[in-house]
Amino acid sequence: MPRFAANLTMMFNEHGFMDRFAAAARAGFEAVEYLFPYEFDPNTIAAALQANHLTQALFNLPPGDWSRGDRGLAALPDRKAEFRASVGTALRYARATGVRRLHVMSGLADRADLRAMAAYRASLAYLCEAAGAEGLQVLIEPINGRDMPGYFLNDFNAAADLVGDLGLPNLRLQFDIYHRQILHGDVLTGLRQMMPIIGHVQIAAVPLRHEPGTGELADAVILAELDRLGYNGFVGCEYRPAGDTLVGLGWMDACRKG
Ligand SMILES: O=C(O)[C@@H](O)C(=O)CO
Ligand SMILES: [Mg+2]
Repeated sequence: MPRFAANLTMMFNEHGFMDRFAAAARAGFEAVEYLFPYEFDPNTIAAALQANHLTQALFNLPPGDWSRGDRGLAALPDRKAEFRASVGTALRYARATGVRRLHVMSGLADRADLRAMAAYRASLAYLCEAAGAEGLQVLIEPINGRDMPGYFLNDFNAAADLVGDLGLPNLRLQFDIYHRQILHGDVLTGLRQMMPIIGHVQIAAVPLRHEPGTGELADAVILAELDRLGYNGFVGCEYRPAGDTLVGLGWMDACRKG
């Protein structure tokens, strides 16, 4: 059974963000992830991690102005300066929290737009160099267009081709099982083919994005396959609990029993 990281953006919403660290630790998690830490001081986050003996598994670079519709900056040719500044910000939080992996969101753009693709490739090269100098991996995650209409990186095969084509030593794929199932299905084949370039995995039931084991996929089989494939990273529990977070955690025991 893989090790799990609680996604504090989606889980433990019964508490304010800074109290979710302790809630996750009390529930038995050894690691956490979330989308963005930037509303809080990096040292405050570091202290919460330390006090609760938690590993920071992952977070995202600043995405631009989320409330105005930004969903990342990397593929936006006219936002290059902002993107580069966001790299500096993310690295500051990475140093404080000890995270080893950063997810960079592409933004909303057409993948057939040559300017957007050139900007994306250049952004990834810039980020990978800066992150690589500090020993960090950079992750790109295909996201389905139902949840995020117009998202640039909306195809797992295109993402895998790009990772291969760019050949950047610290660039990896973030394999979110929920997005994979909605975009392509064929989850086990995808994991088997892409495992050499996978840097992080996330899980949620499809289609409602609730607890694993409550949707159309055999999540216990998928988790067992991750073990069989030798995946030794964290699996991010990036789901919205159907009700109370703690009550919903029974899915883990159910998966353990197979
Ligand atoms: O799957 C997701 O939605 C996240 O992993 C993310 O980083 C963007 O929302
Ligand atoms: Mg995800």
